[in-house]
Amino acid sequence: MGGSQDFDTVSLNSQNGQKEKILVSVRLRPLSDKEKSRSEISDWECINNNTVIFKSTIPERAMFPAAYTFDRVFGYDNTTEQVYEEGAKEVALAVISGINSSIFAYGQTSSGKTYTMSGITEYAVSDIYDYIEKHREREFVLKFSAMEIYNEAVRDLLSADSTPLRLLDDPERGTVVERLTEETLHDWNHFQDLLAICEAQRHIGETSMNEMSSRSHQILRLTIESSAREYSGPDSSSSLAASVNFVDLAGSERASQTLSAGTRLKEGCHINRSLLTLGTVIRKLSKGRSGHVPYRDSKLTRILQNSLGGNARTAIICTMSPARCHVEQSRNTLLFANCAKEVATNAQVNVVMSDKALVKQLQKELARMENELRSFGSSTLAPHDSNDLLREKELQIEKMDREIKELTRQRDLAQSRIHDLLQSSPRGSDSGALEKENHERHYERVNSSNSNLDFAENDEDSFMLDRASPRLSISMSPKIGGPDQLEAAASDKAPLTKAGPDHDDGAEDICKEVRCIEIGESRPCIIDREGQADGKLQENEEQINYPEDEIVEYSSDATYDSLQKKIQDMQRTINCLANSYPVDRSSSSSDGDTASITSSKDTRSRSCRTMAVGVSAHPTPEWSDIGLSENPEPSIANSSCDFDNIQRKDYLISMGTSLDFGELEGTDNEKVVAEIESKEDAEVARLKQVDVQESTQKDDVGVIKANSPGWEMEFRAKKGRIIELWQACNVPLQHRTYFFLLFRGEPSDSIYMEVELRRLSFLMGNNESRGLELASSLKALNQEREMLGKRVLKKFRKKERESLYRAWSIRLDSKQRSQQLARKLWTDTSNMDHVEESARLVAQLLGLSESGLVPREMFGLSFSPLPPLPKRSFSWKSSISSRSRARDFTVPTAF
Ligand SMILES: Nc1ncnc2c1ncn2[C@@H]1O[C@H](COP(=O)(O)OP(=O)(O)OP(=O)(O)O)[C@@H](O)[C@H]1O
Repeated sequence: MGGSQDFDTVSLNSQNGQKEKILVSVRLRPLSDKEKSRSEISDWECINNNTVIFKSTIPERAMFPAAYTFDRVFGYDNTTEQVYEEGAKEVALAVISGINSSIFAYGQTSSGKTYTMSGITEYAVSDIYDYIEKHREREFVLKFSAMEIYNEAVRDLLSADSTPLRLLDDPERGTVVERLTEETLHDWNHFQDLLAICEAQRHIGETSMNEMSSRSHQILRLTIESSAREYSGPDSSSSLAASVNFVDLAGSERASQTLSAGTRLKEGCHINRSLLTLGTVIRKLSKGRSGHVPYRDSKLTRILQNSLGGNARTAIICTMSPARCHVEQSRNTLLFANCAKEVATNAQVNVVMSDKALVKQLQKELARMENELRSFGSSTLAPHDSNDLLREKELQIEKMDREIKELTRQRDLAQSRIHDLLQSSPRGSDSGALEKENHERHYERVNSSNSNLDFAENDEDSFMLDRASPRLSISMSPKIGGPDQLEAAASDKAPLTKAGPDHDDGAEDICKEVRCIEIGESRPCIIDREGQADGKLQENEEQINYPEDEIVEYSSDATYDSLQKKIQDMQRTINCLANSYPVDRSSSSSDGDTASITSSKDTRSRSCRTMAVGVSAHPTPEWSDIGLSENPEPSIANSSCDFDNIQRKDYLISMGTSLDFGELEGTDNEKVVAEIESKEDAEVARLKQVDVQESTQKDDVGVIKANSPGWEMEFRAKKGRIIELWQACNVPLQHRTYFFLLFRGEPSDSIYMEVELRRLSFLMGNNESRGLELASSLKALNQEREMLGKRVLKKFRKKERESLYRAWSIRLDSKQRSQQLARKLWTDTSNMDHVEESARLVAQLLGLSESGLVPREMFGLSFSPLPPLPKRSFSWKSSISSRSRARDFTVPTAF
């Protein structure tokens, strides 16, 4: 056993990591006795060690290839030992060197697969044992396992358990058969005992499956682990580990027959799956490794994946029968062998390293890579970086040199311009020098247009040279500061204005700019220089001193139409008063001469205008109307001189306000006022006449009435009557309060009480029906409002409604009770104390106090507690606001 060949040399010299093809051999067995008895003819003949020919002369076979060449061809007279030696030994014994290997027997049934593979397995194991015997310096561990694949079920042939074994995918070892028995071989005899077990197991299967032995695949696996001093040195603790598979495939004819006949479908399919997948894998691998190789399509190809084009050496022995009756199967076997011989494998030595060896090897690898890195860095990076860095620095130096030259040139230019400017400034109006500078500036701008610093230079030029620019004036003023420089700036304006239209604008701008600066700082200098602008400056200053809102209000009110209308109203009132009150003016005036009358007319124009505007346009007279007169500061003395007119005017205003004439049409207002005025004037004239007739010895009406014993009673009577008429005419309590508090029975009160009485009587007569109508409407409105309030209250929840109602009723109660009390007292003329108390109560409700009331003498000016008259027109606004606030306190008619 073992032959004469020195397989030590073969195994140790086996290729490692090199591509090699599957070793393919064909064995042609002799005709069996049974075939000879049927007079079978052999159509195949091995003409040499590598070629087998089909020698049949049958015409229909003429198209078949005549010769097939393989690695080795074994004929009738070749023994199994020869087949092993030449067709399997080298591959099988590679396992000793740590290389996986597989020996396949492929062929149709009864072609001699088992016959051949049994011999090869025994020869290989025998040789392995011989090798181990010869190499005692190495340690070997042999493990043996056996499995059978039938109907895609893997069965352990060394186990009595026939349960199919599962296939597991191991990242390092590939596909692993789970729970596969792996017997460690002790010696040759032990191996023989295990083979006997496998034979028995397979026979059990054959017996039970009724001549189906050829339909199963048998794999005997011998795994050898050995030390590997030859590869890693004497200090290494590494070992080699590899397996050799002896594969006896099922009959290949079954696949094609089952496929073609369609019988025994399930079994055939399973058989076909492994065989067909094997054929597909071999065919694909024979064409190269392009595309997907379906290793996983069958259990056989999964288990033998490494042996089929992977990390293994492979030998395939294709067995064939020479009988003519098997010619088709033989031909298919040869076709398969032709494909298999093209399949390349990539066998490697499988070194199993210990942890210590692994660390040592990794350290060596790391040191090697570090050395490579250092050598690469020192040889490539340093010169490249230094050259680039040097070039970059040189470029920077060149750029900086250019910038230094440019900056030096600009510095010299700026210094020259500053020098020229300082020399030309005292000359003031030296237009020639300035024009020269402008030309220079233009020339320099053109010359420096290509400079990288154009913007900075131009900007600097603007600052240093552009005297026509307003910016220069503003910028230079605070810098120059002194009067000399200001004069120079002002004097420079003359030549600049001659430079052209553009410069005209610049001159205008410089005037504005300088003016704005000088208004707050050195105004006398500019006023002296710009005499024509002096007046404008003063006007501007006046406008600046006025508040902006005042100006807006003035301009908005002083439209042409409104002013025209006011002038017409004023003129109409002047005419009216001039014709209607000659007696009144003469009686109230202290001197009574024409000059006084004329003066009164002049002064009255303002009052009449105010009255007309106040009655017709504004329910409450605005102080702005008064303030719009020519003199914005009306004095108390002036008002006193025109007291009668003012008194009458404002009284009418108050009545107009109180009677809500503003609610009537404008034309109606004017008519009513005109009627009131005419009736009033007539009544005053009549009273004067009566007084003159009845009291020839009396100096004036007031004294006579004051001295009269019946005056006090008459005063009380008139006051009661007036109160009744106030109530009837629904005159606001504010008016009543002022009237009541200011008139206390003095003689001069008589005429005004009479006027009040006549006025109220007239109003009663003319507006009684309208007043009643308004009162009725007002009452209805109040009732409606009350109803609406109740409806609103109903919408609230009960609790909220009650809370709100309580707050509302409390507030209403206090106010309404006060109002009702005041109204009752006002109407109770039998008790003047009650009336007086009521007046004070109303004054309290209105927020008035006696100290806030205007003096009695000022009664004619207003019935409202006016603030002091504005001293300046800009205070109109605040005056109006105070007035509006006072007006807001006017008690509504519903009160
Ligand atoms: N080279 C050979 N020389 C002499 N006899 C052989 C040879 N090859 C095979 N035989 C004989 O042929 C018969 C069939 O052989 P074998 O059982 O090995 O075929 P097989 O291919 O394994 O068939 P199956 O696929 O059915 O298992 C056996 O009796 C065997 O002894």
